Amino acid sequence: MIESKKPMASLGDTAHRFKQQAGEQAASLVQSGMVIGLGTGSTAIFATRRVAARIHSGDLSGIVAIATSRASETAARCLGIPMLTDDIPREIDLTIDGADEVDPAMNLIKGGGGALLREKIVAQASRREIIVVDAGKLSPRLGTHWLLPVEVLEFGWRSQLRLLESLGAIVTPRIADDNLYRTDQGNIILDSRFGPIPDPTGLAGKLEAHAGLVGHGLFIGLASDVIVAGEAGIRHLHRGVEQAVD
Ligand SMILES: O=C[C@H](O)[C@H](O)[C@H](O)COP(=O)(O)O
Repeated sequence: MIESKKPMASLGDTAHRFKQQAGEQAASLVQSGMVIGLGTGSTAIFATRRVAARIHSGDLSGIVAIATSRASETAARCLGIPMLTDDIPREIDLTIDGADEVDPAMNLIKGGGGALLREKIVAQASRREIIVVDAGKLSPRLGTHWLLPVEVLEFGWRSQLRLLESLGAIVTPRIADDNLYRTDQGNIILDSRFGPIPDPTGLAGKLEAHAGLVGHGLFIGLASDVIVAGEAGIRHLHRGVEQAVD
């Protein structure tokens, strides 16, 4: 079990250092010949950079990667990581991704950066989904600190907004540059404040039952590993079991 230690706000500037530590620790788990998934966000990028450095130093060979967003793909290509395009030809050995909130059962809220749908596709195709976070992301219950992003088609999007409200959320359409934010798929994000979610699995099921609701940021049972860095050092849990960290 991972226990919440500190609220996100109290981490301040040190969060950046912890993100780096978590991301780089995860990159050490990549082995030559692997197909890897590259996550999205300010924590996963540290893993991507370290993987690129290991490739260029000759420490890793035969790596091919798939990105969880256009932004990650651009970054990885710039770093010289060999990339797959839009297909996942076989099971992904290992994916390293960030999260916005992690509960004690290693369930997650993701999608603060809008990449939730591709991230979930890649996570579901991965043998290992390694989540890298600073300690401020730990939460006793999903929804305590973070909004739940819900990706919806533009067609009929207000009906999805009403559905979310009927489930108890305060809903705000995400805005970018004074317009509705668009995901990599051209869809809309409805940021939904549920507060602490008593039954994330039940809520996920209700959301998935609705046409037009393309994805949501609840990642239930998808993380095989969580690597968390904080004042107490780096911890690594693999399927709930504490692992040694170098
Ligand atoms: O859509 C974005 C992703 O789910 C990110 O992995 C998540 O928001 C965490 O991002 P960061 O590491 O920048 O806090």
